[in-house]
Amino acid sequence: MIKMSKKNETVKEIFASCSFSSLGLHSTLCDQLRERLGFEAPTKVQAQAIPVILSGRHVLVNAATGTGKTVAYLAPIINHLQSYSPRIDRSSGTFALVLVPTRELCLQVYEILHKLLHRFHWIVPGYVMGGENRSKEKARLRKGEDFLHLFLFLLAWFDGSGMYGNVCISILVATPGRLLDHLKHTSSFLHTNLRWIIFDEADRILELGFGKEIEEILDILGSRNIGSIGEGNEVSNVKRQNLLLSATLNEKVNHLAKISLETPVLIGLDEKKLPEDKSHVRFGSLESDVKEEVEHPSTTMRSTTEDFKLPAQLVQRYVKVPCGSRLAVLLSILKHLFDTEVSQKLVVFFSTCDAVDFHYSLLSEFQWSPHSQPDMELKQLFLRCKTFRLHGNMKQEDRRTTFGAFKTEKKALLLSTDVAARGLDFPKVKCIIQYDSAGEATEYVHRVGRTARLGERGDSLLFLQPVEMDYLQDLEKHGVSLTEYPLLKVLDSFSLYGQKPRVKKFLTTESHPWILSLQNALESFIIHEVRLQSKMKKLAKDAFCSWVRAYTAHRGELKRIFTLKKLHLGHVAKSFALKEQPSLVGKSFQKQSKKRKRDQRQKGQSGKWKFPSKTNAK
Ligand SMILES: Nc1ncnc2c1ncn2[C@@H]1O[C@H](COP(=O)(O)OP(=O)(O)OP(=O)(O)O)[C@@H](O)[C@H]1O
Repeated sequence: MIKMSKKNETVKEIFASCSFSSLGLHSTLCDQLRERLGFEAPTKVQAQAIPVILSGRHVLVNAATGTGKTVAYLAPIINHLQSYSPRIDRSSGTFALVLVPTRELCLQVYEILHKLLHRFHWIVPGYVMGGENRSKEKARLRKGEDFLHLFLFLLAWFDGSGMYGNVCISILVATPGRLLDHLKHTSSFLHTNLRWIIFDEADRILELGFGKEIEEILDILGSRNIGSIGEGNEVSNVKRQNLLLSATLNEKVNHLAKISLETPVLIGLDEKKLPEDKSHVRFGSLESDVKEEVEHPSTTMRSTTEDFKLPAQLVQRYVKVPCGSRLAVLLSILKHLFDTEVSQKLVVFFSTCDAVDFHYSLLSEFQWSPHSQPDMELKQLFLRCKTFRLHGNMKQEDRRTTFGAFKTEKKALLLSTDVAARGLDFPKVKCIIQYDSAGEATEYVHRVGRTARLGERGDSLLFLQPVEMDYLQDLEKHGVSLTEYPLLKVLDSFSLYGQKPRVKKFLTTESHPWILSLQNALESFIIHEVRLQSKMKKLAKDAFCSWVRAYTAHRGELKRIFTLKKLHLGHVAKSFALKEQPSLVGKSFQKQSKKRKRDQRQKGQSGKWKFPSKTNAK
């Protein structure tokens, strides 16, 4: 009964008490929302945003993770496009551009779009993103997207209503780099009728160092409010409507808002977030650090110490773990969670690709049976669950497979870098573990936002070392408060060699018999695993080196909290199951340094607005 009323309360908090059709959406689109996506009623953010976007105003949306922002912008755009009379022509080119920070988010938005357009076959969805074949994309931009649409267009060809060869993508989802590439080099990419530009996860696009690309894109498309418009651009007469969305907004979004939005409506941003002196606002350029004064009060929010919007039903905890026991504690907590919950689905975030690879291989191979005596050979896989990994150094095909597979699994573990932190909607994720801290509070918010979506319950757990405890205060400043995870209670619940260890009161984590035995088993696994022929040792060493570099890359105030000098590198090595600290001047470390510099050069990165120089942190 209590459970029921709690659920009702959450439903009330998330959903609006109106229908999609009452917001002004066409009945066929409402049917699509219900039949294809299972959406009966709009969420609150959808109820607020849809009528405003339908009215043609520019909009800045700031709403918690998992509250339905995607459909909040897709539905009104589709509504407009389906209503055009005569129907939009296949040679009219692209009408809407959705810019997203990652490839997975690109695919996700495209999939939703695809479902919503099922009955509007003359509106063609499409995507372009890094990692895909450029020439195939060029063809898609010219001809349009998938087989269903192809089939319908061929039908149209046969009924004499149009030219298949001229079909273009009407709504295009893209990552910024690849979009800019096509804008510059794909002559058949027609955008003279472009009406909408949407920045989904706007702050992340800028954090990733795409500021310059975004300014260039706006210039080429002639969609910039202030400043010059680039030479030789096709500037259309179509009235533009731009939308910016994220659960977290920052200074850089201020600037993007100013150059791309005209007297926008703010959704989810209260007056408190506007500066007191509303007449003159300072902000920085997307690409340079130059400050300029511009009068444009309604698009600015105070950034650094605002409260973030987190799902109310999310239970946030931290666990304080000494460095040398981190790995054993992580494995113990994972075991506990998978043993106690049949349909457990969780995501663990790491700071680097190498760390993901190491932990993935370890969890896939590590055998240990705490029930049999150490000298007996009755070993079994320590963690019995499907494990996936996701990071930016993986092949695009593997990223796509993982993304699809983890979505459909009921019981599974995903090890990931921040590539999965933004916007991804994996159904039924129950818990998020931040094994390596995200650093920036915004990223903390987006990582935990992969659970507790749309009113569902969810847990999050942040690993902190004793020397990092001040980070909790940093999160507090943004209204994020965490309670402590009962680690010792969980460790006490394991039985070792057939019996529960007799645990003395006030025992520390690192001297707990369970942790000592597990740590021993992990270290011997790394050294003695003959079958894997030193693969594990290499993975551990590489992960150690990347981790150290990532740790030193924290910026600003966070540098004070995450200071390498405060750590014992021997203990850090233990957290990769290494008995000894690998050399930081060895080949692998130098190779990584070179790779990082090369990556930065390729991206033209330098200066303050760039992506943090975390090695391998994609
Ligand atoms: N009106 C609705 N009715 C039922 N489910 C919905 C509705 N709107 C969205 N959802 C579902 O809610 C989940 C979250 O939606 P979405 O991914 O758009 O959230 P978001 O606010 O963009 O999150 P994030 O900030 O993490 O990107 C998705 O699974 C989506 O299918």
